[in-house]
Amino acid sequence: MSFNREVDSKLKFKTSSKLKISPTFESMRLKEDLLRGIYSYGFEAPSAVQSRAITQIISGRDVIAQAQSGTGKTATFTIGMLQVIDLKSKDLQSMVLSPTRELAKQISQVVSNLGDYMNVSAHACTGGKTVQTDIKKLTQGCHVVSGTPGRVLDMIKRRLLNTRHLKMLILDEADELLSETLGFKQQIYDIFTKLPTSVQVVVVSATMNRDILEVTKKFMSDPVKILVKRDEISLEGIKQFHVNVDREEWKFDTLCDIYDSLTITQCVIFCNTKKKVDWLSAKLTQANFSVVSMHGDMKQEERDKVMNDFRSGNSRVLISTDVWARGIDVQQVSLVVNYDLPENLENYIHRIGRSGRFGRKGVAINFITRDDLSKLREIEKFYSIRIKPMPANLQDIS
Ligand SMILES: Nc1ncnc2c1ncn2[C@@H]1O[C@H](COP(=O)(O)OP(=O)(O)OP(=O)(O)O)[C@@H](O)[C@H]1O
Repeated sequence: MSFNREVDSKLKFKTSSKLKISPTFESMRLKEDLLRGIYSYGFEAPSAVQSRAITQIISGRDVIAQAQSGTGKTATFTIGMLQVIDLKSKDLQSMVLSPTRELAKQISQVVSNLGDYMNVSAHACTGGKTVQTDIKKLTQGCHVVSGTPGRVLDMIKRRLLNTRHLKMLILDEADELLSETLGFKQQIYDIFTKLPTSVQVVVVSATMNRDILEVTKKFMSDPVKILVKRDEISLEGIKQFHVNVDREEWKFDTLCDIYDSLTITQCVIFCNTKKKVDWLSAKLTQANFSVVSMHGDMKQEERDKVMNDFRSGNSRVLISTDVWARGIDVQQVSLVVNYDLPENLENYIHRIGRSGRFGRKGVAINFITRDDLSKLREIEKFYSIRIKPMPANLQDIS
């Protein structure tokens, strides 16, 4: 997962051949009340990944589904799981794991929304909240749990989360959950030991690499694979630029210069450390710019407040770390600034994918110091893209 990773030329993993494509939601033969939920949520037709993966999930096979950011992977696994859940039973039947609390909560919300007419009960089981809420909800019974690995494992160990009737496990942002660098991998393995051996496994992400696909062999059997080639991962709709700032000290003035363009809709600015997020938001606030910030060392109530304000459009410029890089869906975000270039190649794609959701236009601006130049070239090479210099007038970008 480093910038020095050897370019993987011998990709052994191919998309499964002869996959059935369902051009409409009707053609997937979904339950009536699920179909109603889909339409009243505003969806008209399935996206590419939805038209390929939903019926595979429903068929009961293990599935690996990769698709570009913002193309509807959440609804893919949600519709698949809602179709197979038995609502007559109160048992926990499906579990989604994801790397951040905010993402787990967002997924639980999507499950409730799409399952609105089905009376489905979903619970977000995440750290940062008292366990009392979990205990209450889990003892009342719920069909779906969307959680972060640490809290879910804790609940299973305390025998408060009963996995006996679990039919489906979904790993969202799977490459992050299974990476060596974060602490999730062991927790995921531990959770697996507590699940029925027959559990169906679905893994999902915009980025997958050979090592991760190799790891999935440990807990998946003969999965259907829907993969995206590396030179097709970057979305055409997201225009990508760089600004040569030469030295770190010059980034701040550059950001102030473009601030007016940031507030046209909504914008996310990424820094690589929590300390830098704090520093930058304090410095911008001092200079009378209106910004909010969020990172993993903040209290959960504060994180929730920032999320609510940003989702409602009350705040327009958010500064964050990679806690915001993956999965978070705020359709109005049209601009992403990498104040610092990300530490790994995958998160470049995830960060810029916070804009340009579901076919919308987006812009990504990368601040490049002299030292960053080689990293920028590596990103370009890895994804076969060109990250051009930013035009003098940002408004000219169309
Ligand atoms: N079929 C559809 N029709 C219209 N909008 C859709 C459809 N499917 C998904 N969307 C919307 O597209 C947006 C992006 O979807 P989603 O968050 O599931 O993307 P994703 O592929 O999981 O992205 P990421 O890689 O960032 O996790 C959401 O706002 C969702 O409601």
